[in-house]
Amino acid sequence: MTPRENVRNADEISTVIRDDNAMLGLGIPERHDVPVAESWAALVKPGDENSTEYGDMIAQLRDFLNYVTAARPDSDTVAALRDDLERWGRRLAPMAVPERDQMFGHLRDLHGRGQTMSPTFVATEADRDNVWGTVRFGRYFLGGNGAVHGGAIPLFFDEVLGRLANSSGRRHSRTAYLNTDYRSVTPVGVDLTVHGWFVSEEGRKRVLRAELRSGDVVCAEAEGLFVRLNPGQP
Ligand SMILES: CCCCCCCCCC(=O)SCCNC(=O)CCNC(=O)[C@H](O)C(C)(C)COP(=O)(O)OP(=O)(O)OC[C@H]1O[C@@H](n2cnc3c(N)ncnc32)[C@H](O)[C@@H]1OP(=O)(O)O
Repeated sequence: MTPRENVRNADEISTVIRDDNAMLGLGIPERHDVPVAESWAALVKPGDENSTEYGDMIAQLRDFLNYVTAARPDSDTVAALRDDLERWGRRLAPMAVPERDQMFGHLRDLHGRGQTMSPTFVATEADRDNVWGTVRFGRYFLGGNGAVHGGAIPLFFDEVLGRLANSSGRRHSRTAYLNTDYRSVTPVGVDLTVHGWFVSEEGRKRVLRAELRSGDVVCAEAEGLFVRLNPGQP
């Protein structure tokens, strides 16, 4: 059987994907329909007309990374995938644009802002100094024994707190420190709740904290200092 003959029709694939989601701990898809409070939404720039299409592609890429992580593919499949990836690389390479024009990570009207570095944070409620939401770390973020990789957690906290620190008309700041406490194992493939909030804002210094919970269990906590940039600072 050739690798291509392994490919099933789209309906069958999506049924398998749905059935496998729980087992694989797949990330939740990008969502476009969750209302967020004014201060969080204030970060949203006018929607790029390709946002939804691009967001859907990124959601597929997230799922793909989870499947790659979970699979133990035969050698024909590995070779076919390598060839496909090489073809896609060659197709995309001439489309490179300067940073300011790239779409990856710049689509602020999408939960997860159209990137795959960290799992999709779905903001469900926010005010000037707080944001609440959910996240699920897919299999791609596995460290070991069902636990999320210890490096993926601060990355996620930076994502949430960095955005909150710069919300509600505040001038841009950068992370000066971000301390993470791992209180208990963060499980892969489980819906987790997130709360991020301002502790203080004095001069250029903004101290924020965040908490990641699985049910009532605190998995991890973070405190970050975000320093407002002076004019001309990169
Ligand atoms: C929609 C988009 C969503 C995006 C989400 C993702 C957000 C991601 C955000 C990031 O990750 S930014 C990338 C990671 N961070 C960096 O690359 C920052 C690198 N460091 C710097 O650029 C500078 O060190 C920094 C701008 C943070 C501060 O340098 P400055 O020269 O402007 O400030 P200065 O050193 O004078 O410090 C200002 C105050 O902060 C304090 N401070 C600075 N760094 C500190 C530190 N590490 N610990 C404690 N205090 C610190 C410092 O003591 C001082 O306090 P006082 O005013 O009370 O004297």
